[in-house]
Amino acid sequence: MAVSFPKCPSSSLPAIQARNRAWAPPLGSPIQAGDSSKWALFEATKRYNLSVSASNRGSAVTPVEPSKKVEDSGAGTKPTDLPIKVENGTPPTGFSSEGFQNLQQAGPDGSGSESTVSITVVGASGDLAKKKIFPALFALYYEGCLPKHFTVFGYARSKMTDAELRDMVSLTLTCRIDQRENCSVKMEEFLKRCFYHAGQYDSEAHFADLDKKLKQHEGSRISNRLYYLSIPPNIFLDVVKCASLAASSGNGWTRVIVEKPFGRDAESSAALTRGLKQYLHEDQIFRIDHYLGKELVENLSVLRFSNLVFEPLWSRQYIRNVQIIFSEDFGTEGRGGYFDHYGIIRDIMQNHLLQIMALFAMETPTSLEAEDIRNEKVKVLRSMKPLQADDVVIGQYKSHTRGGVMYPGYTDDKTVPSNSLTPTFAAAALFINNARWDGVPFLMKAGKALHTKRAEIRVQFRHVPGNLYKGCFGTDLDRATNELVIRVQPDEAIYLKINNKIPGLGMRLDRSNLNLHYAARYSKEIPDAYERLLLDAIEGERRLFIRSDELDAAWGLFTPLLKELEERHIAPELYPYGSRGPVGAHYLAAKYNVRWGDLGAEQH
Ligand SMILES: NC(=O)C1=CN([C@@H]2O[C@H](COP(=O)(O)OP(=O)(O)OC[C@H]3O[C@@H](n4cnc5c(N)ncnc54)[C@H](OP(=O)(O)O)[C@@H]3O)[C@@H](O)[C@H]2O)C=CC1
Ligand SMILES: O=C1O[C@H](COP(=O)(O)O)[C@@H](O)[C@H](O)[C@H]1O
Repeated sequence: MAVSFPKCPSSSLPAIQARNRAWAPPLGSPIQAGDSSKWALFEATKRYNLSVSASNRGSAVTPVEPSKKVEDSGAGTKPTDLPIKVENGTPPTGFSSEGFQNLQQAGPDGSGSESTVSITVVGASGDLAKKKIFPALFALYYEGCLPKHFTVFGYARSKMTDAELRDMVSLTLTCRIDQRENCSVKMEEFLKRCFYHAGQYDSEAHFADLDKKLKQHEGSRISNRLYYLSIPPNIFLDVVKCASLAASSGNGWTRVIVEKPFGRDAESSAALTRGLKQYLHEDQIFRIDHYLGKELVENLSVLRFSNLVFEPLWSRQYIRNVQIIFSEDFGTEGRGGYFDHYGIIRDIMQNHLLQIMALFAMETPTSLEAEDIRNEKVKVLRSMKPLQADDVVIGQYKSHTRGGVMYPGYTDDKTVPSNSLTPTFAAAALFINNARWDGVPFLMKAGKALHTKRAEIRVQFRHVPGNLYKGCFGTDLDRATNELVIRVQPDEAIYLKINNKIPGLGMRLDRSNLNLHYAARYSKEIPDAYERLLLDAIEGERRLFIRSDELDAAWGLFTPLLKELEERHIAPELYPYGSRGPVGAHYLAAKYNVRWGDLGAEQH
């Protein structure tokens, strides 16, 4: 039987509860939300301090006792709803703090609390905006997840009219919705809410013009503003400064989604954070790591903490090693200029794979609240040993001809220096110095231009002590151990390799999969990670965003290695485009008695 926790809009509740404590109806009196519109329920919960229990989600909501909980925003502990960052006794002139004005404006009857959300995509003419952000916003609109009153603005230097932006959005609709019923009608409706404003990124005057346009749309409603910085990182601070001083909300919240890269190392990341915090409070900054929005990454905690069969096994006692593997079957084509400055370790490992590892290995959080989860992630990151060059193998793809087709090498890209040592592949062994994971190798592998596109987590369990059937396994007992595979993409699945008797009169064993294949089990398509994350940012849910202390801890682990690689000019091992990567990755694994699980016949 399916237990349903609709993502939209009831997932808004914890965040909304935190912001709306003041005007609750008598405790215990149920409010029938009915099923008129998802947004009606959302609006109702905004006015009252409400909870929706698992059993009554979507049908009735009940007021709950105002919580005394405080939120840790990373820079110490403070109550969520207090005006923060008060300088010289006055509130800051820049972005308003979360919910502060909302609380001031909403009356006991909820009057004045009708709000609107303006989403400004800064860098709207760019690749990410076209490929991911606009399609995700449309998908949210199609699914009825955006607020009743919302406006989308594109902002960039390119000259464009509203009509041209709309054409761009409709023509680059790459999302999962494009084959769905009524898509074109919904698209028309959505496009009417999309506008464009051309401006420089460092011009307060241009952001002030944007502010005027936003105000026209917002009218007298509480105006909440979300900025998505889909621009190169060297202009993040210009935009934050100008938007903060000239286009922040005067009476609602203002939040900023910041795209990676968050710096190149510990120092530049800290400088970026300091810069952002001149204009923003930590709880207004939503650092996005889109891997945290992927369905199976979000499911990691569910798998672990709600299944008795897994949680007791989740330690050095039963787990031999953990492998977190990312591969792409294409190179850096078109992004070489960006990539050469960063390399695969910064592009994939320090963020996406490390975030997965932190979620995998953290201790049980006190609750599912964002700060409780992020506290546990920080703790486990701080328990890890910083990497050194000996723990890592790096590679770079070279050109390869297959079937008469020549696939270019990394340095064949005109935007990449011909003598570049930037790794396009890396394998690393990480260790967590705590009681749960002492001595367990966590192996990561990430590469571009490999033979396949895939992201997965492989958990290899220990041998069964005194296994009665060991005679049936031949000499290689490793092949008989259980392995849990969480395939993040493509073709999402969770499967457990077990030993099983082959039916028949004899006693022959094989390894078979207990397989949860998402496409077979669930008919509903999986939302794109950007949909989930955009919705969370609109709702003020920070669980899947990176807090500044997490970021510091992550850079702390990788910065010494990155410096060592650069200072010693360590040359990457070349591997052919479309291959399985450098052989060195196998030696690294062998050093820790590990065999990569994604090889040959073993792979599913
Ligand atoms: N593309 C992707 O797949 C991913 C991107 N990211 C991150 O998202 C952000 C946006 O990425 P993406 O869309 O690819 O970036 P783009 O290079 O496409 O840049 C986005 C927009 O920024 C403006 N811009 C580009 N270069 C400069 C410059 N040197 N100075 C000022 N403005 C500039 C351009 O708009 P205009 O000229 O009109 O002002 C451009 O359309 C980056 O931080 C990137 O690292 C993260 C993950 C994946
Ligand atoms: O952040 C990045 O991710 C993409 C891979 O994302 P996916 O969702 O398609 O798996 C990667 O191609 C890019 O280099 C990197 O910057």
